[in-house]
Amino acid sequence: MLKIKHLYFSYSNKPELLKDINFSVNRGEYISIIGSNGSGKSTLVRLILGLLKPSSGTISNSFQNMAYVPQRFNQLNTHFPITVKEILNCYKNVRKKHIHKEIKDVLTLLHMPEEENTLIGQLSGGQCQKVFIARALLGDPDLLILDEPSNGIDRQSQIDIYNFLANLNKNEKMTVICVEHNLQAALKNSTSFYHIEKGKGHVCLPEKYIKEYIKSDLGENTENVYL
Ligand SMILES: Nc1ncnc2c1ncn2[C@@H]1O[C@H](COP(=O)(O)OP(=O)(O)OP(=O)(O)O)[C@@H](O)[C@H]1O
Repeated sequence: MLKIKHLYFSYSNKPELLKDINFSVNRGEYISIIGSNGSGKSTLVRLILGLLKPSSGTISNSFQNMAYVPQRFNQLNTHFPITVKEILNCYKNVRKKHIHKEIKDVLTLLHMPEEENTLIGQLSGGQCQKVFIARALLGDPDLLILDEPSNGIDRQSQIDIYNFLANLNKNEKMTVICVEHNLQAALKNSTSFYHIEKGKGHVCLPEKYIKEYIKSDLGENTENVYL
């Protein structure tokens, strides 16, 4: 279980970004963290990962093995001449004893075993994203955290990735936390939403979120909100 209590956070010399965040994630849940741009979703993830320290409050975490899939373009230089297998091998060498799966096996899970010798620059955006998900799975995590996995990728890859995540969650019982702007996918996959706005957060049921927040903006016409 992950439990966040009375968490406050601000970047240095900036106003408080997160104010009294209280939030739990139980094993087997799929939580989508939603909210407008700049509301602090990725910052909350960095706090959960231990990359940032709260100004005050606590984060207790009994998951044994967290893995993180960052926003797609954050760390990818597609001009660098490196193959899929080399990327996964680098990660394997760095993480060593935390690696519990074979490269071939994770690529097969993502339906791309034949791409292991392909240069990263020759992959589509969706395939790149799958490589980073495969990388995260090398450690056989019990908590998988993703930051906007469908950002900037084609629709078919989005469908593949969300089906894959739903399967990991429902059938492999992997706990998932996903920073999300894709409300249709979030609605389909999530057990609950954590909505952050103006520094405050609250847990809500996906259908209730759509009703409360989307309908208040758009009236009854919510059809075009998804994807
Ligand atoms: N390292 C940093 N130093 C100072 N300010 C930062 C830093 N990283 C993010 N911020 C600021 O904190 C705020 C929240 O950023 P964050 O990336 O957490 O938001 P977000 O909700 O994930 O946004 P988006 O949906 O656009 O990805 C933004 O105003 C951002 O500019």
